[in-house]
Amino acid sequence: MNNSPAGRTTATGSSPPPAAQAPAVRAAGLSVVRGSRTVIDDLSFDVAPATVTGLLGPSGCGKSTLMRAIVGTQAKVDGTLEVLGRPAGSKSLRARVGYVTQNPSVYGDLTARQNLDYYAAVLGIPRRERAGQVTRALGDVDLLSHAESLTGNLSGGQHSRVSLAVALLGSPELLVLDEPTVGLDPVLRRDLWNLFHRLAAERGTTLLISSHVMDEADRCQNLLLMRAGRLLAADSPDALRARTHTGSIEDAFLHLVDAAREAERATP
Ligand SMILES: Nc1ncnc2c1ncn2[C@@H]1O[C@H](COP(=O)(O)OP(=O)(O)OP(=O)(O)O)[C@@H](O)[C@H]1O
Repeated sequence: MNNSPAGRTTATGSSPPPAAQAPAVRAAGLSVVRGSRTVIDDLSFDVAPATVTGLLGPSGCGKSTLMRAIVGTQAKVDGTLEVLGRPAGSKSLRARVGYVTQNPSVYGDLTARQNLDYYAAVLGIPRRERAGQVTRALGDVDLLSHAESLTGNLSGGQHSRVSLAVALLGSPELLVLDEPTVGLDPVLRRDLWNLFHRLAAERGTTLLISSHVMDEADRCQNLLLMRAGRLLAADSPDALRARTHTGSIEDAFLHLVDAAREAERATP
């Protein structure tokens, strides 16, 4: 695995998947311009299928922009970006990719179940399957007891779980979740991470989950560490700590930041 910011990297850690398994996401020389600035700069990495990969880095480093590029909602994307073997943003990916933004877009004046029914119809899930899928998604996020509550009356954490349930409809192969655990209490956070791992292990879902909280890193099998639009490393938490001779991902991150600064200073 290559930890050079510009190098080709594989977010598979110490146990790579069998060669036959194509990456769920493959980026090569990926750049994004927003306004007049390059906010994603020459990223290359793979995300292994059926794994939980964390996208970590400080606020403003480009995590949301990268996620938007992966789900096909970001303009001015340059380079190679393949999702489930298709160019990012392809129409055929719509039902195969679930995306939850930082600002959940569910309707406050509908109940949790009505929101899911509505989105199930929008997604084109056949009518006979809808009720079953909606109940399963509500159960996945532990919201069955609030299924008939108006979403606007739910707590912040419950509200964001309705959004997550929407993303689970149709059993997408790739789930892109932008800071899904922000503001949740420790028990809920743990339960959600357990759900993410269950989805990967039992349903073969690939999850890409952003966070700016380094202590969530150890909950991921693989990490993409970003800083200022560039990739610092793509590796498993254990491999990152070992390689940087540090005891925590936060220290590993700081070590990599210092090394990157050193390299920048050395470049004429
Ligand atoms: N609409 C926009 N026009 C120009 N620049 C933008 C726009 N939106 C975001 N940016 C810039 O792009 C960079 C990356 O932003 P992005 O939201 O991807 O970061 P992030 O890592 O997700 O941050 P956070 O953790 O705070 O959500 C930032 O420097 C931000 O100021």
